[in-house]
Parts: sequence; structure tokens; C-alpha cells
Amino acid sequence: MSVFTTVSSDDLAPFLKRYSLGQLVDIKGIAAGVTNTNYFVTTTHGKYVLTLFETLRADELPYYVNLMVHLGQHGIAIAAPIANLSGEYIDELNGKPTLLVPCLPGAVTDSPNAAQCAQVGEMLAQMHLAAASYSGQMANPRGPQWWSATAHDMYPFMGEAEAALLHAEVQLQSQHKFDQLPRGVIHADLFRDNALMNGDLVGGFIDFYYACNDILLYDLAITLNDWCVLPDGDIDAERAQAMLAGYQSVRPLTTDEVADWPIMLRAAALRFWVSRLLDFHKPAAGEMTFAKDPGHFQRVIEHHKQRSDFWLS
Ligand SMILES: Nc1ncnc2c1ncn2[C@@H]1O[C@H](COP(=O)(O)OP(=O)(O)O)[C@@H](O)[C@H]1O
Ligand SMILES: N[C@@H](CCOP(=O)(O)O)C(=O)O
Repeated sequence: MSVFTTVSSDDLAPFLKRYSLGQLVDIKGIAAGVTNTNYFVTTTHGKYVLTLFETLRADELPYYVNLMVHLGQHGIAIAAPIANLSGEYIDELNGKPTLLVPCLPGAVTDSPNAAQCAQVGEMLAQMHLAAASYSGQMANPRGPQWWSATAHDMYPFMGEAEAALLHAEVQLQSQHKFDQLPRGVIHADLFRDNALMNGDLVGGFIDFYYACNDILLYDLAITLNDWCVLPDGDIDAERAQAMLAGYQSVRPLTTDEVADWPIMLRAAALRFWVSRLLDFHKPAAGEMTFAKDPGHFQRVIEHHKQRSDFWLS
């Protein structure tokens, strides 16, 4: 249950007076999610999602919130932040910074079909193009420096063969600089649980709090590794082809990107193998996460290593 900070109707009614959203009708905690407190808020004007940030401070939020505003202005399917009467997106409730956004149509899907993967690929490419005019800057906190230092801390917890494979992957990635690849703003965590699907269409992408400036192809690899994966860590070719075709219908990959695609898929899997190892072996104090299986991304990498077809033909 991800309601870390309780909000009552009595708390919310005066808060809502700072907005133009009508009168409070109902408030309901959202169970999904692991980082922040989220509530569905129904007013006489409609349905909204209220987030209370549990770890990010108000002064850390503008990059993410302004990015969401920017993407919303460009018609990207996201929940565009709603400003209060003072024109501010970030407000405060019960001691936590807050954000109000409209409730998006659709639901999270665990088992996407090829048509949905195509739409996600297409919307991701549209998002990359729309974000090119966003001026905010944020380094990736989970980049190569982070994963090599963190992997180093994880080796003592791992079996010999597993640690050797992780070490080899970190070494391999350190030899690839990807300097020629197009960069921009990326979501960096566009897993299935960070998108609402409305039938085959994207209802909206959510959870932009890993967004940063990095390599666009890396974002596509993160997304494909999750949306197109099979239970054993292999990739479903039909979904992968659909996602790549959807993406390339908007932003065709460059020759350099095509050449680096196989290694980028492994970089994207490595990042989450390492973060899951960290969450598993050294969970942050007070963190209420359900540790996800690190072995999953080890298997994804093993399948990528054996692959000869990368669905780009
Ligand atoms: N704008 C939205 N519209 C509809 N549902 C949303 C919206 N934002 C979040 N949700 C719901 O809340 C859940 C948790 O949101 P998420 O951003 O993943 O939380 P956390 O930041 O804690 O990981 C999502 O799985 C989704 O069901
Ligand atoms: N989508 C990720 C979880 C988000 O990243 P983390 O670094 O906060 O664990 C996953 O499924 O591993």
C-alpha cells in the first residue's frame, strides 16, 4: 500500500480552495506505486491524481514538473500538471510537496500486445522530438559511473559465476562511449507500470522522476526490454518489431544507432540488474519496496548475448 502520508477530506478541502477545480466529492488512496503517496481526488469538475512527494524536495521538482508541462503543451500523452491560483504547479500539503494532475484514461497492462507496443514506441519517439525544445538539464543519476560503483559493492553478495558475468558486462560497457548517438531528454524508466493504456492507445506516460538528459536510444532500449520481454527473459520478436517500427515511423534511427543497438540493449538491462541487486541486498532504510527479481535482468542480458537478430531489418 503506497499511502505513506494520510490525507483526510478536512485536509484536502482547504487545499483545493487554492485551485479552480470545484468542490471536493471524494478522495481515495492509490495502492500501486512505491515511492510517493498518490490519491484519486474527485471534485465537482472531474477526477484528478494528487501526489505527495515522499523523498524529492520541492526544490528538486522543477526539472520534472516543467518537463511534464512542456510535454503536455506539445500534445504528448501525459498528465499535464495543474497550476494553483498563484500560478504554481508545486504546492504543499501535510508537510509534503504536492502535484495535481488530471486522471488519465486507461490502465496499466502486464501483458501488452504488438499494437500497444507499436503505440508506445511511436509516443516515445514523439516525446523525444517534443522534448528537444525543453531547456532543463539533469544528469542521469543512474549512469555508467553509478552502475560500476554499485556493481562493485554488489560482488560480495553474489555467486562467483554471476559476479563474473556482471563484471564482464560493466567492463564491456566501459569500452563503449556512444559519443555519436543523438541525445536529449529521456524518461529513463518507461516500464509497463509507468504507462496507462487505453485499449491499444497510450492513455499517458507517468512517473517522470528518473527523467534526465541522456542518449535517446538508451530510452528505447529500456522500454523495449520491459514491454517486449517474455517470462524467461527472452524478447518477443513480434512485439519488438512493432515497437521499433512505431518508434521509427516518427524518428528513424541513425546508422550509428543501428550499429550500437545490440550493445545498448545490454546497457539498459545492466542498469536495472544493478538497481535491483542494490534494492535486494541493501534496501534503503525505511524503503517500502517489494524487491524485484535481479536475476530477471541477468537472464535478459544472457539472451541478448546469444541473439543474432535485433528486429531492425
Ligand atoms: N495521472 C494519472 N491518472 C490515472 N492514474 C494514475 C495517474 N498517475 C498515477 N496513477 C496511478 O497511480 C499509480 C502509482 O503511480 P506512480 O507514479 O507509479 O507512483 P510512484 O511514484 O509511487 O511509483 C499508477 O500505477 C496508476 O495506477
Ligand atoms: N522500473 C524499475 C524500478 C525503478 O527503478 P529503481 O532504481 O527505483 O529501482 C524496475 O522494475 O526495476
